[in-house]
Amino acid sequence: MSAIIQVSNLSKQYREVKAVNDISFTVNTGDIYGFLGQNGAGKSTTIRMLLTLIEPTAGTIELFGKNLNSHRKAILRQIGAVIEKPDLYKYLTGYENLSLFAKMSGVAVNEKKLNDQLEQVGLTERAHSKVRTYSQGMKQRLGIAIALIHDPQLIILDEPTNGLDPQGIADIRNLILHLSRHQGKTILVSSHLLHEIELIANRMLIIDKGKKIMEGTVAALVDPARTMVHLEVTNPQQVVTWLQSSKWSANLQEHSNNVILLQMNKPQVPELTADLVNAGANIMALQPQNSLESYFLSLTTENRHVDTFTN
Ligand SMILES: Nc1ncnc2c1ncn2[C@@H]1O[C@H](COP(=O)(O)OP(=O)(O)OP(=O)(O)O)[C@@H](O)[C@H]1O
Repeated sequence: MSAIIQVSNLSKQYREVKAVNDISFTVNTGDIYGFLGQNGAGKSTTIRMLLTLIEPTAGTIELFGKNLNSHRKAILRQIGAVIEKPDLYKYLTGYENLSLFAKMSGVAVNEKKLNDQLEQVGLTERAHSKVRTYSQGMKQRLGIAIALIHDPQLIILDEPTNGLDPQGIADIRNLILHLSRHQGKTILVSSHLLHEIELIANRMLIIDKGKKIMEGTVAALVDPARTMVHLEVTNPQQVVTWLQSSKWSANLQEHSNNVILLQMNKPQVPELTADLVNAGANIMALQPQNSLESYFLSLTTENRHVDTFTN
């Protein structure tokens, strides 16, 4: 398993706004990597930096094991991206659009390749209809077909289901899964909906107000037997130091000023509580969060930042 995207300490400052604040993450070959955050969290800014559309203020990006700055052209050739509503020629057909974009990007395609590509995104039946008659979901899928025409290894999709109806959302979801399972593509997909990411991704990163909140396998993060304990204490420094040297160190996720997050199996919570009391923690609140949904909501509705432990 090798890293396709390796982002280290990436930041982007727009005048007074720190849109991305010191985030690091790794996307491995074959991942469907979910990039989750509320509106304004910094997802698009990060994606734009990955595509060299904007320059980072700090940090490094490696793609396919190479530094993005020094190998820009070669790297971008291996990426297909849809980051806004695709800019399509609405008086041309889907087939004609695809053919035109292939020519513009210098990709040699024949009729079979174009038809295969349209079939892959489920547009065979409407291939020769004008794009102005397409639904939003069909336009989005045509945009993905265009992004795939040069057979990239890595696909980056920024909020691909935004503004789609439930059927359109399901179509995109199935397409992403198909591209991963049957074409072996590595996919980075952003969304503000936890549910969407949960359904397709194997790993995910949650960001909020530019900061990394957590990263992990979706299976571990959404496992119903697991819980995220939200602990508030008046002596956080002492408690964090103790936790780091205790048997709970591997359970530590993050801490902010006086809030500490620990992930564990639900039956372990009473034992943790007893250990904390014995260790002198002044507990204000200890709340096991039931699902990642409530955890995600609690994180993103609170106006706070957290640091991430690596464990
Ligand atoms: N060009 C810009 N100039 C100034 N501030 C910007 C610019 N682009 C983005 N921002 C700010 O940076 C922050 C992150 O924005 P970003 O678009 O990356 O978030 P996002 O997670 O993609 O959310 P959304 O889905 O709403 O686009 C926001 O506060 C946004 O207002």
